[in-house]
Amino acid sequence: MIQMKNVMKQYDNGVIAIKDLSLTVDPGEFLYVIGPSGAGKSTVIKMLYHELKPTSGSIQVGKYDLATMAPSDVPYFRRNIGIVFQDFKLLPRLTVFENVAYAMQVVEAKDEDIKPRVLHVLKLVGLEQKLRRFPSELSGGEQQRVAIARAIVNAPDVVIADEPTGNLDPDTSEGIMDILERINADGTTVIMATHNREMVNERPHRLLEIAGGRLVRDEQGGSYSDEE
Ligand SMILES: Nc1ncnc2c1ncn2[C@@H]1O[C@H](COP(=O)(O)OP(=O)(O)OP(=O)(O)O)[C@@H](O)[C@H]1O
Repeated sequence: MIQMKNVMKQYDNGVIAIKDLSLTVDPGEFLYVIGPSGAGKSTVIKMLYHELKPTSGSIQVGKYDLATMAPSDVPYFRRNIGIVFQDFKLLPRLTVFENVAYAMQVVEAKDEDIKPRVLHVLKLVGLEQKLRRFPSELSGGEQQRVAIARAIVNAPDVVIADEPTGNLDPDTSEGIMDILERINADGTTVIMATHNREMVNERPHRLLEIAGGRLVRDEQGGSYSDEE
Protein backbone atom coordinates (compact mmCIF):
# COMPACT_ATOMS: atom_id res chain seq x y z
CA MET A 1 0.00 0.00 0.00
CA ILE A 2 2.91 2.38 0.75
CA GLN A 3 6.23 1.87 -0.91
CA MET A 4 9.27 4.16 -0.86
CA LYS A 5 12.14 3.14 -3.12
CA ASN A 6 15.61 4.69 -2.92
CA VAL A 7 14.18 8.01 -1.84
CA MET A 8 16.56 10.97 -1.58
CA LYS A 9 15.52 14.46 -0.51
CA GLN A 10 17.72 17.49 -0.85
CA TYR A 11 16.39 20.87 0.28
CA ASP A 12 17.04 24.04 -1.76
CA ASN A 13 19.82 25.06 0.66
CA GLY A 14 21.74 21.91 -0.24
CA VAL A 15 20.94 19.90 2.93
CA ILE A 16 20.37 16.25 2.09
CA ALA A 17 17.73 15.32 4.68
CA ILE A 18 17.02 11.81 3.40
CA LYS A 19 19.81 9.88 1.72
CA ASP A 20 18.52 6.53 0.47
CA LEU A 21 15.35 5.27 2.03
CA SER A 22 13.39 2.21 0.98
CA LEU A 23 10.42 1.00 2.89
CA THR A 24 7.16 -0.91 2.52
CA VAL A 25 4.11 -0.45 4.75
CA ASP A 26 1.24 -2.92 4.55
CA PRO A 27 -2.41 -1.93 5.00
CA GLY A 28 -3.44 -1.81 8.65
CA GLU A 29 0.04 -1.46 10.15
CA PHE A 30 0.84 0.85 13.07
CA LEU A 31 4.25 2.36 12.60
CA TYR A 32 6.37 4.59 14.79
CA VAL A 33 9.06 6.72 13.17
CA ILE A 34 11.74 7.63 15.71
CA GLY A 35 15.18 9.19 15.60
CA PRO A 36 17.13 12.15 16.97
CA SER A 37 16.27 15.75 16.18
CA GLY A 38 17.18 16.55 12.58
CA ALA A 39 17.24 12.85 11.59
CA GLY A 40 14.72 13.36 8.81
CA LYS A 41 11.46 12.12 10.36
CA SER A 42 9.34 15.13 9.39
CA THR A 43 10.84 15.11 5.91
CA VAL A 44 9.68 11.51 5.43
CA ILE A 45 6.25 12.28 6.84
CA LYS A 46 5.85 15.32 4.59
CA MET A 47 6.86 13.33 1.53
CA LEU A 48 4.23 10.71 2.39
CA TYR A 49 1.43 13.25 2.23
CA HIS A 50 2.93 15.05 -0.75
CA GLU A 51 3.79 18.26 1.05
CA LEU A 52 7.31 17.65 -0.26
CA LYS A 53 8.44 15.81 -3.37
CA PRO A 54 11.44 13.49 -3.29
CA THR A 55 14.49 14.73 -5.20
CA SER A 56 14.93 11.21 -6.53
CA GLY A 57 13.45 7.77 -5.96
CA SER A 58 9.80 6.79 -5.96
CA ILE A 59 6.93 6.89 -3.49
CA GLN A 60 3.78 4.91 -4.09
CA VAL A 61 0.79 5.47 -1.78
CA GLY A 62 -2.19 3.31 -2.72
CA LYS A 63 -2.68 3.77 -6.45
CA TYR A 64 -0.77 7.07 -6.57
CA ASP A 65 2.83 7.46 -7.65
CA LEU A 66 3.71 10.66 -5.80
CA ALA A 67 6.66 11.57 -7.99
CA THR A 68 4.59 11.67 -11.16
CA MET A 69 1.09 12.40 -9.81
CA ALA A 70 -0.78 15.04 -11.85
CA PRO A 71 -1.73 18.16 -9.83
CA SER A 72 -5.37 17.41 -10.60
CA ASP A 73 -5.02 14.09 -8.73
CA VAL A 74 -3.66 15.66 -5.55
CA PRO A 75 -7.09 16.39 -3.98
CA TYR A 76 -8.18 12.78 -4.62
CA PHE A 77 -4.97 11.47 -3.11
CA ARG A 78 -5.33 13.73 -0.04
CA ARG A 79 -8.87 12.55 0.56
CA ASN A 80 -7.48 9.15 1.35
CA ILE A 81 -4.96 10.35 3.87
CA GLY A 82 -5.59 11.98 7.26
CA ILE A 83 -2.94 14.22 8.81
CA VAL A 84 -2.44 15.12 12.46
CA PHE A 85 0.11 17.74 13.56
CA GLN A 86 1.83 18.44 16.87
CA ASP A 87 0.20 21.89 17.07
CA PHE A 88 -3.29 20.71 15.97
CA LYS A 89 -3.68 23.34 13.21
CA LEU A 90 -7.40 23.91 13.79
CA LEU A 91 -9.14 26.87 12.18
CA PRO A 92 -9.61 29.31 15.08
CA ARG A 93 -12.79 31.01 13.83
CA LEU A 94 -14.64 27.75 13.27
CA THR A 95 -16.33 25.69 15.97
CA VAL A 96 -15.41 22.07 16.73
CA PHE A 97 -18.24 20.87 14.47
CA GLU A 98 -17.31 23.29 11.69
CA ASN A 99 -13.60 22.39 11.79
CA VAL A 100 -14.44 18.75 11.15
CA ALA A 101 -17.24 19.48 8.66
CA TYR A 102 -14.87 21.67 6.66
CA ALA A 103 -12.71 18.64 5.83
CA MET A 104 -15.77 17.06 4.19
CA GLN A 105 -16.83 20.26 2.45
CA VAL A 106 -13.45 20.66 0.74
CA VAL A 107 -13.80 17.22 -0.83
CA GLU A 108 -17.34 18.13 -1.90
CA ALA A 109 -19.15 15.57 0.22
CA LYS A 110 -22.93 15.64 -0.08
CA ASP A 111 -24.56 18.10 2.35
CA GLU A 112 -26.85 15.46 3.82
CA ASP A 113 -23.88 13.17 4.59
CA ILE A 114 -21.87 15.78 6.47
CA LYS A 115 -23.80 16.22 9.73
CA PRO A 116 -24.24 12.52 10.62
CA ARG A 117 -20.65 11.68 9.75
CA VAL A 118 -19.19 14.64 11.70
CA LEU A 119 -21.32 13.76 14.74
CA HIS A 120 -20.18 10.14 14.46
CA VAL A 121 -16.44 10.93 14.45
CA LEU A 122 -16.78 13.56 17.21
CA LYS A 123 -18.52 10.94 19.34
CA LEU A 124 -15.72 8.52 18.55
CA VAL A 125 -13.17 10.96 20.01
CA GLY A 126 -15.43 11.82 22.98
CA LEU A 127 -16.28 15.39 22.00
CA GLU A 128 -19.98 15.14 21.29
CA GLN A 129 -20.65 17.59 24.15
CA LYS A 130 -18.38 20.31 22.72
CA LEU A 131 -19.66 20.79 19.19
CA ARG A 132 -20.15 24.55 19.48
CA ARG A 133 -16.93 25.38 21.27
CA PHE A 134 -14.12 27.24 19.52
CA PRO A 135 -10.56 25.85 19.58
CA SER A 136 -9.46 28.57 22.05
CA GLU A 137 -12.04 27.22 24.51
CA LEU A 138 -10.57 23.71 24.49
CA SER A 139 -7.64 22.03 26.25
CA GLY A 140 -4.68 20.84 24.15
CA GLY A 141 -5.89 17.25 24.38
CA GLU A 142 -9.38 18.25 23.24
CA GLN A 143 -7.93 20.23 20.33
CA GLN A 144 -5.93 17.19 19.28
CA ARG A 145 -9.10 15.08 19.45
CA VAL A 146 -10.79 17.52 17.07
CA ALA A 147 -7.75 17.27 14.79
CA ILE A 148 -8.01 13.47 14.81
CA ALA A 149 -11.75 13.62 14.10
CA ARG A 150 -10.96 15.91 11.16
CA ALA A 151 -8.26 13.50 9.96
CA ILE A 152 -10.60 10.50 9.91
CA VAL A 153 -13.85 12.12 8.83
CA ASN A 154 -13.36 11.18 5.17
CA ALA A 155 -12.55 7.57 6.20
CA PRO A 156 -8.95 7.57 4.91
CA ASP A 157 -6.91 4.40 4.52
CA VAL A 158 -3.93 6.06 6.21
CA VAL A 159 -3.52 8.48 9.12
CA ILE A 160 -0.16 10.22 9.36
CA ALA A 161 0.72 11.96 12.61
CA ASP A 162 3.81 14.13 13.18
CA GLU A 163 4.48 14.22 16.94
CA PRO A 164 0.77 14.14 17.85
CA THR A 165 1.51 14.01 21.58
CA GLY A 166 4.44 16.44 21.47
CA ASN A 167 2.51 19.29 23.13
CA LEU A 168 0.52 17.17 25.58
CA ASP A 169 1.04 15.93 29.14
CA PRO A 170 1.44 12.17 29.73
CA ASP A 171 -2.17 11.44 30.73
CA THR A 172 -3.59 13.39 27.82
CA SER A 173 -1.12 11.67 25.49
CA GLU A 174 -2.43 8.28 26.65
CA GLY A 175 -5.94 9.31 25.62
CA ILE A 176 -4.71 10.37 22.18
CA MET A 177 -2.83 7.08 21.76
CA ASP A 178 -5.96 5.13 22.76
CA ILE A 179 -7.83 6.86 19.96
CA LEU A 180 -5.07 6.27 17.38
CA GLU A 181 -4.89 2.60 18.35
CA ARG A 182 -8.67 2.27 18.11
CA ILE A 183 -8.61 3.79 14.61
CA ASN A 184 -5.85 1.33 13.70
CA ALA A 185 -7.85 -1.59 15.13
CA ASP A 186 -10.60 -0.65 12.66
CA GLY A 187 -8.16 -1.21 9.80
CA THR A 188 -6.63 2.23 9.21
CA THR A 189 -2.86 2.36 8.72
CA VAL A 190 -1.27 4.72 11.27
CA ILE A 191 2.19 6.24 10.78
CA MET A 192 3.39 8.36 13.66
CA ALA A 193 6.66 10.27 14.18
CA THR A 194 7.46 10.61 17.85
CA HIS A 195 10.11 11.41 20.46
CA ASN A 196 8.06 9.81 23.21
CA ARG A 197 10.11 6.86 24.46
CA GLU A 198 7.70 5.73 27.16
CA MET A 199 4.80 5.62 24.76
CA VAL A 200 6.74 3.56 22.22
CA ASN A 201 7.88 1.10 24.86
CA GLU A 202 4.50 0.76 26.55
CA ARG A 203 2.58 0.32 23.31
CA PRO A 204 4.79 -1.73 21.02
CA HIS A 205 4.28 -1.45 17.28
CA ARG A 206 6.57 -1.58 14.27
CA LEU A 207 9.46 0.78 14.93
CA LEU A 208 11.39 2.59 12.19
CA GLU A 209 14.44 4.48 13.30
CA ILE A 210 15.95 7.15 11.10
CA ALA A 211 19.39 8.62 11.75
CA GLY A 212 21.29 10.99 9.49
CA GLY A 213 18.71 10.58 6.73
CA ARG A 214 18.93 6.79 6.63
CA LEU A 215 16.80 3.98 7.95
CA VAL A 216 18.89 2.35 10.67
CA ARG A 217 16.29 0.08 12.25
CA ASP A 218 13.03 -1.54 11.21
CA GLU A 219 11.77 -3.80 13.94
CA GLN A 220 8.40 -5.17 14.98
CA GLY A 221 7.73 -4.15 18.60
CA GLY A 222 11.21 -2.69 19.06
CA SER A 223 12.03 -0.64 22.14
CA TYR A 224 13.31 2.93 22.23
CA SER A 225 16.13 3.22 24.71
CA ASP A 226 17.82 6.29 26.21
CA GLU A 227 20.97 5.95 24.11
CA GLU A 228 19.02 6.62 20.91
N1 LIG B 1 12.70 23.51 4.74
C1 LIG B 1 13.95 23.09 4.97
N2 LIG B 1 14.99 23.65 4.30
C2 LIG B 1 16.24 23.22 4.52
N3 LIG B 1 16.61 22.24 5.35
C3 LIG B 1 15.62 21.65 6.05
C4 LIG B 1 14.24 22.04 5.91
N4 LIG B 1 13.49 21.28 6.74
C5 LIG B 1 14.35 20.46 7.37
N5 LIG B 1 15.62 20.67 6.97
C6 LIG B 1 16.82 19.94 7.41
O1 LIG B 1 16.67 18.57 7.06
C7 LIG B 1 17.15 17.72 8.09
C8 LIG B 1 16.02 16.80 8.57
O2 LIG B 1 15.00 17.60 9.18
P1 LIG B 1 13.62 17.00 9.70
O3 LIG B 1 12.75 18.15 10.09
O4 LIG B 1 13.08 16.04 8.70
O5 LIG B 1 14.11 16.20 10.99
P2 LIG B 1 13.28 15.54 12.19
O6 LIG B 1 13.86 14.19 12.40
O7 LIG B 1 11.84 15.63 11.91
O8 LIG B 1 13.69 16.49 13.40
P3 LIG B 1 12.85 16.92 14.73
O9 LIG B 1 12.77 15.70 15.57
O10 LIG B 1 13.71 17.99 15.33
O11 LIG B 1 11.52 17.43 14.25
C9 LIG B 1 17.70 18.64 9.17
O12 LIG B 1 19.09 18.77 8.93
C10 LIG B 1 16.99 19.95 8.92
O13 LIG B 1 17.78 21.04 9.35
